[in-house]
Amino acid sequence: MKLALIGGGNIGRFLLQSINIDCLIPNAKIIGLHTRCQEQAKELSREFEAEIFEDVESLLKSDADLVIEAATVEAVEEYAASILLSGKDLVVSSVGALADREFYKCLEEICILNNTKIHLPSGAIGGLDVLKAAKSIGELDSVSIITRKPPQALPGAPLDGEKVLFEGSAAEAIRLFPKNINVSIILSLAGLGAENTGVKIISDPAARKNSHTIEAAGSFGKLSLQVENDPMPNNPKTSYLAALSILASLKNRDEMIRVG
Ligand SMILES: NC(=O)C1=CN([C@@H]2O[C@H](COP(=O)(O)OP(=O)(O)OC[C@H]3O[C@@H](n4cnc5c(N)ncnc54)[C@H](O)[C@@H]3O)[C@@H](O)[C@H]2O)C=CC1
Ligand SMILES: O=C([O-])CC(=O)C(=O)O
Repeated sequence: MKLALIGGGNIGRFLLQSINIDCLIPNAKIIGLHTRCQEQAKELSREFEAEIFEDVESLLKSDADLVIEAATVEAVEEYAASILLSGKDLVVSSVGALADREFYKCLEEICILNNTKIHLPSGAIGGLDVLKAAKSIGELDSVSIITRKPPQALPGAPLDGEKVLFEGSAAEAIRLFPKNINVSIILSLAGLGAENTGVKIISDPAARKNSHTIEAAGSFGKLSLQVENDPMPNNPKTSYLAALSILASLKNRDEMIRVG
């Protein structure tokens, strides 16, 4: 499988190492990357033997079968449609882009017409299987997430003392914190939608992990799940599990017997 990458930050570098050097996905290679910073692109290209795509048009012309986005919500908004129209599948890290129902529906239409697929990894959380099963007969009543991170991982957070930075819907949360609360949108997509998923974001100077606490209830019973994530070494905003979940998505794609 030939892969192309958009974004050369924490997740991008981790994927290049895991796929091109450690060979964790059988028969897969990241053949090239596009990233905003040219210096970063050159360094990664040398280190991991991947081509540099100077723009997305050259990435689209390449013979990659699948594109992995590990950049930003805006990058998904800008490039997702043309990637799918070019016949390539897409794995999205910045799932916050899909909070917009119109955009979601537009990408879904393109996938149907072009026989392409979008894969949305579970990111820095879990429990999506429970929500999907519970909602299959429409009996999921409530879903919420409380995210607690150190202030260095959150924009505008005070360094002294715990503070609730946000309380409201996932739709509003991702508008205000597009780099920090993608988890609320994957949760919304598995469950009750972005308007009906509750989010609380807490900045906590005592926190050493990025923790996400999910509560859900419905006719199935109740779900209570806490993930205590170690951050990526070079970016406290991003949990290591988010990067691992992309590898898991790529593996799922090829599995003949699928769990969950
Ligand atoms: N779904 C989830 O649970 C999680 C999602 N994320 C999201 O994943 C994405 C990547 O995370 P990190 O690697 O930690 O971020 P990062 O900030 O370390 O790296 C982002 C990279 O994207 C590049 N970039 C930005 N805009 C671009 C554009 N328009 N075109 C091409 N390249 C562009 C930057 O130059 C940089 O190389 C972020 O949007 C982050 O919010 C992060 C953690 C969890
Ligand atoms: O990595 C995390 O813990 C969550 C995160 O940044 C996001 O959802 O955007």
